[in-house]
Amino acid sequence: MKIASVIVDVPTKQTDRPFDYLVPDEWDEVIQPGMRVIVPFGPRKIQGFVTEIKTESEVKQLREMIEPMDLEPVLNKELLHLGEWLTETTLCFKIFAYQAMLPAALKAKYEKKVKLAPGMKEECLPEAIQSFFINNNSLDWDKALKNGLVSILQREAAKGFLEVVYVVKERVKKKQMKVVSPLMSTADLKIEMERLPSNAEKQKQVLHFFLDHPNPIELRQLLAEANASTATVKALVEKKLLSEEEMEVYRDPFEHRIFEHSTPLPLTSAQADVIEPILASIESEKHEVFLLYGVTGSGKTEIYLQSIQKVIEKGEEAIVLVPEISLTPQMVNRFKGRFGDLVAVLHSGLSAGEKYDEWRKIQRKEVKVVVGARSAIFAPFENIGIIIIDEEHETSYKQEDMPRYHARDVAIERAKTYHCPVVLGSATPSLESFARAQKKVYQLLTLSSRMNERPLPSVEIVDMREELRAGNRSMFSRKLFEMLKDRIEKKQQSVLFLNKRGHSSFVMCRDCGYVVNCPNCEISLTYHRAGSRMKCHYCGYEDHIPKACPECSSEYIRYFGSGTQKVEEELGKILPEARVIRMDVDTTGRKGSHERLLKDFQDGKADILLGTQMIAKGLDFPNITLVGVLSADTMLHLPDFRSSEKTFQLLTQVSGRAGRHQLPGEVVIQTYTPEHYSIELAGTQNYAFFYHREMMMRKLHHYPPFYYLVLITLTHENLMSVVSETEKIVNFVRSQVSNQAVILGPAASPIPRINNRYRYQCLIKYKREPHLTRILKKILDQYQTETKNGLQVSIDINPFILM
Ligand SMILES: Nc1ncnc2c1ncn2[C@@H]1O[C@H](COP(=O)(O)OP(=O)(O)OP(=O)(O)O)[C@@H](O)[C@H]1O
Ligand SMILES: [Zn+2]
Ligand SMILES: [Zn+2]
Repeated sequence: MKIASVIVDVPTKQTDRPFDYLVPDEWDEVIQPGMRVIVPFGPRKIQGFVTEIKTESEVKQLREMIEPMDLEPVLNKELLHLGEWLTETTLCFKIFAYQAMLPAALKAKYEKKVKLAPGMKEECLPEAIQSFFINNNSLDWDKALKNGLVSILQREAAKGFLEVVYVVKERVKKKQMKVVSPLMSTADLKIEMERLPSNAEKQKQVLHFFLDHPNPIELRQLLAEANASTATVKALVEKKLLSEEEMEVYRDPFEHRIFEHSTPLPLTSAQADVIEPILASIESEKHEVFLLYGVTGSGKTEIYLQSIQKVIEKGEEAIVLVPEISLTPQMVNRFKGRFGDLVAVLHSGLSAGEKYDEWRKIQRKEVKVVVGARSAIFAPFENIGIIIIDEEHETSYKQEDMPRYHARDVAIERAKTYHCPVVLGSATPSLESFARAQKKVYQLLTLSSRMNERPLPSVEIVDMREELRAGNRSMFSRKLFEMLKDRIEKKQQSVLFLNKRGHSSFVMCRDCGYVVNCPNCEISLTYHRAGSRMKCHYCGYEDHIPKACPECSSEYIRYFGSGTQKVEEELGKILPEARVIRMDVDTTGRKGSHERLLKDFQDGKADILLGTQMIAKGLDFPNITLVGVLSADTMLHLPDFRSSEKTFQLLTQVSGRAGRHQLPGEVVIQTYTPEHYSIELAGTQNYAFFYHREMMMRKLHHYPPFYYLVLITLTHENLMSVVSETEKIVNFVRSQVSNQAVILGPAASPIPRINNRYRYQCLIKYKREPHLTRILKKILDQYQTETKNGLQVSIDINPFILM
């Protein structure tokens, strides 16, 4: 008998290893590594991944697995291996690593049900519960709980009348359609048609249809076109003239869209220079990492497209990652327009079913290119020829829950396996990547000017303190107001950007400054217009907005809303003639609305596009000649050592939306801290200066890329325990690492309490600590097995959020 090693879906320290199971004879031919199976585990039936098939096991008494969940492996050999690497490098449970690689639809859910035991009849049961089991029906556990039936069911189960079963339920079914096809040649079909009795008018009509259209056709369509009924088709199927089959159809999220076909553009000489080494790497199958540093509008996307072209010609596959927020229809169009049906798209706007379908196309090798957000890095290709990460500086490439991986690291790991290049593209590379390029770990490729030498937009920085002194209390500086007016007169378009990150919408008393906080978490409640309520984004706590201030009883309670609404109102007052499209979470919540709003703007249905982060990237509209940033500094003051870098990147990206085509562009940045270097340098769009300046700061304060970071966070309901345990960990780490490492803590996390759990942290900064992984594992071993006392420990290697 074969034996399968299985990683079971029980995420704990003790179960984070393969368990061996016998493969029953009936599944002997079927079970392969990379398949999901159902196995018995203690009294339960659970899901697991087969990682290996073998013939011997050290364990004597093995249990049999129950059944496979897949007909073919969902993880190939390389991905199984990658899962081990993920586990090692991010210190996550193996089961999380494998689950992260699959679309959500494959993360099965279990349902507990109560059924009649075999051979039992409902009459044996007490009358109160009989009705639930008529016709061998089963009763959902949840329903039993709700109806207070558990104890009565338990009694019957003890007598052996009832049993509990676990049903694994896939959330998404493959979408099926019925397809009808002729079972013989046209000539034979014609003979058969003439043999039909003369009163079989309808049947003849259907066969006649197939004489003209001999290809398989969807049943629905056949019924419409041949004006037939299902009964008629059924009769022909019974006569074995036609066949009717269920076929898998893909839900195509872009079904009703026509992609304008594009052909490769002749490259400029600057583009030709940067693509050459990439093509050479593809050609020679030599793994290399390129950092494509190209200013906004320099034609990076065309480099991606033509590199992919080469990969496809070689019969290989390409993965393109873009940040979720810039996975706009415009971006997708550029890939679909060039490679048509060879492109699969994966992003969070798709339903679980649609994502699953896109994933299936990749798994079946029906597409050659996948364009997607972070998790698309796990696309189940087996012949990868290039991996491209656009806007590589984006922090959304780092996943914040287990497995806490960075897509860039995964990309490089996979590319090593496939001996292919990785291209990291950005107009504002992350400090880490640019430093690596300086050290020649990555190969730097530079596009230093815009297409056809079009100038970068000119940027003006406006000091809002001056405005206030001059008596202007509005959120628009005089300069920005004049320019907006000017563009409306010239019939050109403007983009107004409001940085939302940093100040969310909170509720404050105007008299005493009291801000309403969550009672469970040390964080302000967020204002929600719907129902006039306040919500906590961490624990879900909800409440009505108070009529009077709980602190001073004043009635002047004010909502500091998302801001965009307020800007829109104010625009209406000062520029009533302006047509405004507002894009924020409120206006883009419905499916397709994002796309529609952009389309309207593109079609010139508005003068001003007003929005948050979601309009900062990827837009390439010819008529935009003005970009206004309403408040540049909201992000500068976050407790995050990357806040200057993020501010610089964001301002540069938004500015890049202006003047990309014939018309020259202008940018106005409003700020209260014009002297801050990241704002000043964003004004001159000088990445090189910014890089040097910021590197000095990082060196001074021992931050990346000079040092690596590890963040250990402990949480507990009791403040004293969390402090003392963090202290222990700090001491332990200190005793184990070299004196080059800097250990900070114990310190309260920037958000010191979430959901009534206190949070303390220890931050390790280090350059070279060969034993650090072992040390961290030891900490996890100790705390993840000792969960009894309620203490939780999480470790984030190379953290991006220090909260
Ligand atoms: N070789 C070329 N010949 C003519 N036009 C080109 C060429 N390459 C790119 N373009 C055009 O130049 C414009 C800017 O290019 P693209 O959007 O690719 O720049 P980008 O560097 O990706 O910009 P961003 O980082 O700001 O998104 C696009 O409209 C694109 O179609
Ligand atoms: Zn008050
Ligand atoms: Zn809360």
